[in-house]
Amino acid sequence: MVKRIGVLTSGGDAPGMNAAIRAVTRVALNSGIEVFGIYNGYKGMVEGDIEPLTKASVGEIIDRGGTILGSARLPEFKDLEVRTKAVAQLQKRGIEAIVVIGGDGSYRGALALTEMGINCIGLPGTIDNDITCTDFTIGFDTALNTIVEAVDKLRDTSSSHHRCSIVEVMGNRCGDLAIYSGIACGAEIIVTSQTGFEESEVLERLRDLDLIKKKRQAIVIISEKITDVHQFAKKVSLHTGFSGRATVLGHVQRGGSPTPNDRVLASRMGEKAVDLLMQGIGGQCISIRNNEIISVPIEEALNMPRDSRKKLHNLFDRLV
Ligand SMILES: Nc1ncnc2c1ncn2[C@@H]1O[C@H](COP(=O)(O)OP(=O)(O)O)[C@@H](O)[C@H]1O
Ligand SMILES: O=P(O)(O)OC[C@H]1O[C@](O)(COP(=O)(O)O)[C@@H](O)[C@@H]1O
Ligand SMILES: [Mg+2]
Repeated sequence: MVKRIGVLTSGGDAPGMNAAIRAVTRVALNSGIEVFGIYNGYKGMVEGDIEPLTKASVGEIIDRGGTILGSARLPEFKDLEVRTKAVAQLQKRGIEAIVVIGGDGSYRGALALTEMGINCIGLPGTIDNDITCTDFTIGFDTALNTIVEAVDKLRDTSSSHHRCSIVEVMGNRCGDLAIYSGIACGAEIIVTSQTGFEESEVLERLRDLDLIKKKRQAIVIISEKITDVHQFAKKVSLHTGFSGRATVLGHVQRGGSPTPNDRVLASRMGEKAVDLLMQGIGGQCISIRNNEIISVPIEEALNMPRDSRKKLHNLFDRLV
C-alpha cells in the first residue's frame, strides 16, 4: 500500500482549500500514511519546496480562507522536461502519489503526472464551479455568499438614489456565480456567456423597468469577460432613467472564511481522495453528484460538455 503521499493547491485559490488539506492530511495519517505538503502548486514540486505535514500543522485552519500551502500558476508544467524534474523531486523523498486541489488546468497537470507513474487524484478547488463532472466545487458556496452579501448592500444604496447597479462577478467562462447570485439576490437582469449580451436590448429592458414598472432601482449581474462594465454604466446613465454605477467585485470573491457547506464538502472529498490512493488508484477526480461523493476519470471529466443552466435561467425569468 502507498506509504507517502503529497498534497498541493494549484491555480486560483478558493475558500475551503485548507479544509481539504486538513482532511487529506488527517485521514492519511490516521491510516498510517505519511503526508507531505508541496508549496505553491506545481512550482514547489519542481523546486522541491516540500515539507512533512502533521496533524498539528493542519490544526486551526478549517475556518481559514486561502491556502496555507500557497498556490501558483506554472505554465511550463506542460513541458515534459519540467515535469520530469518534478517527478525526480518526489522520488527523492519517496512520495508515490499526490492529491491535487485545483481547477481544470490543475487537473491536466495531475493527469500528465499520473501518466508518468505518480498516481494523482484531483479535488475541485475553484470558486468558478466550472468543473463539469461535479455539481459543486469547493469554494463556490463561499464566493456565492460573498456576492450575495455585497449585492444586498448595493441594492440598499441603489434604491435610495434611483440607480442601476451593474455588478461584475467572477467565473471565468462559467456563468454559475452570476445565475445563482442573480436568483439569490432577486436581480433584475443577469448576463452570462449563456444569455449573450445585446447592449441595446439590456438598455431597453432597463428603460422599461424605470418607466413602465416604476422600479426604484435595478441590479444587473454580469459575468466577467463579457463587456466593460464601467463603459456600460455610462450608457445606462445616458440612455435610461437610472443613473448607472458599476461595481467589479474582483478578488474579494476569492477570500473569506469558508461556509460550513464548503468545509464539509472539502472534508468529504479529501477523505475519498485518500481512500482511492490507498487502493492504488490514480488519474481520477472527485465529484459530488446528488449528494454522493464519487470519482470520475480526469480525462472524462475534462471532456464532459457543460450542463446547460437553462432551467435556472427559466426560473430566473419567471421570478422577475
Ligand atoms: N495541459 C497541462 N499540462 C500540465 N499542466 C498544466 C496544464 N494546464 C495547466 N497546467 C498546470 O496547472 C496550473 C493551474 O492551471 P490554471 O488553469 O491556471 O488554474 P486552475 O487549475 O484553477 O484551472 C497551471 O499553471 C499549470 O501549472
Ligand atoms: O487571480 P487571477 O490571476 O487574477 O485570475 C482570475 C481568475 O481566477 C478565478 O478567480 C478562479 O479561476 P481558477 O480557479 O480556474 O484559477 C476566475 O474566476 C478568474 O477569472
Ligand atoms: Mg480553471
